[in-house]
Amino acid sequence: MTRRIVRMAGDGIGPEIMTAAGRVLDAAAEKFRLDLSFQDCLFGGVAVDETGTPFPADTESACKAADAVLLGAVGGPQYDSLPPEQRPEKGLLAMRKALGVYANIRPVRNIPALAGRTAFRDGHLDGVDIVVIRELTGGIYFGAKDRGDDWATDECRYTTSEIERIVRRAGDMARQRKGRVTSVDKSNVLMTSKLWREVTTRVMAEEYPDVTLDHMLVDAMAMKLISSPADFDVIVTENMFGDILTDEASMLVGSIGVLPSASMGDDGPGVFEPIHGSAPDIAGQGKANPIGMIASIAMMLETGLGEPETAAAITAAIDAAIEAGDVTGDLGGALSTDAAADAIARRV
Ligand SMILES: NC(=O)c1ccc[n+]([C@@H]2O[C@H](COP(=O)([O-])OP(=O)(O)OC[C@H]3O[C@@H](n4cnc5c(N)ncnc54)[C@H](O)[C@@H]3O)[C@@H](O)[C@H]2O)c1
Ligand SMILES: CC(C)[C@H](C(=O)O)[C@@H](O)C(=O)O
Ligand SMILES: [Mg+2]
Repeated sequence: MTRRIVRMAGDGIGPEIMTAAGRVLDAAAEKFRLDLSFQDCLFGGVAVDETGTPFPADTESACKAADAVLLGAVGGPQYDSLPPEQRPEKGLLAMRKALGVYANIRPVRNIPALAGRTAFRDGHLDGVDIVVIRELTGGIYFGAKDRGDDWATDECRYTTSEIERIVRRAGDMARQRKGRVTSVDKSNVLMTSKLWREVTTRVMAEEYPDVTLDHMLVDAMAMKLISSPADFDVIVTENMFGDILTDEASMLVGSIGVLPSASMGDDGPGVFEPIHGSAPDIAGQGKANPIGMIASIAMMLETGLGEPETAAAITAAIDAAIEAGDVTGDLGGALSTDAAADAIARRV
């Protein structure tokens, strides 16, 4: 059976990492005899340039008909002054909403060969293995926005059912791991966080009594993630906190260029993308690390397409290339984006 994959390379380094990572997927598909078809779709700033809108209707229908969606990154300074509705980032949010991918899964695991590249002392990162489950289709990103001459508002709204379903994702994930969930909120100030904590406590007690639940305020979490990162297993949190904490968590690994993500709904295709952005400061220079994109492909194979063996082979190839120092400059290596991807492709 042919699996249909929509590729949206996007802007900045997006096309560079998508092309390079594609060669790893080609190598893996050949070795494991996967039958994949690809459709490249316009998305983000490049879609604004060509069609006037960041998430064209054709792209939306292609995504909905696909088995999985691969995304590079969108955005760039040339689009920053566009009206809000036309910004590439608006297209990203519209795409997540249209596909109903409310659970953004962002794994962060210590890679021993990279520990020396981080800002942490020897041994501090031993045992770090975290999965952040970020709520992706609600909260302040999607609330009403308004602007007057000398004021602006962004509404933050969560419903009980939005919180219940993401907490269940965290509970399910913890059961496959060390059985611990840390829920992050700001319930000492925000009404949405009070609801978040109430609902999380109830769902976990009623449905996941075997999983240990802790609550932590987001400011303390920002600190603990650095001071004691090995203490965490599954972290579940709202949209904006999850965005910020995962960029922070990338420093536990060594570069934001290595962290992947999977965005899943209850049905329909998942969206697989690195957590970083379009990196305009290095775009077009062959410097971008392709590992976040390649690891997102591994997540697609495992979580989206049910091919765990192929996913494991790609993950092992990433680890081997890192171990050998066959990496880009952000990880202390000397390879270009293409060469770093090829170093992984030949190890699959
Ligand atoms: N999912 C997405 O498409 C997404 C995510 C984040 C930001 N953005 C957009 O990207 C644009 C740039 O945002 P930003 O600069 O704040 O964040 P960014 O993640 O693009 O870059 C932050 C820093 O990390 C570096 N970096 C990022 N990815 C890298 C990689 N693969 N290899 C090596 N270094 C890498 C960049 O060079 C930069 O110094 C903005 O328009 C933003 O809205 C898009
Ligand atoms: C570009 C932006 C809208 C996006 C987000 O905040 O979700 C990005 O930072 C991410 O992490 O995917
Ligand atoms: Mg982000």
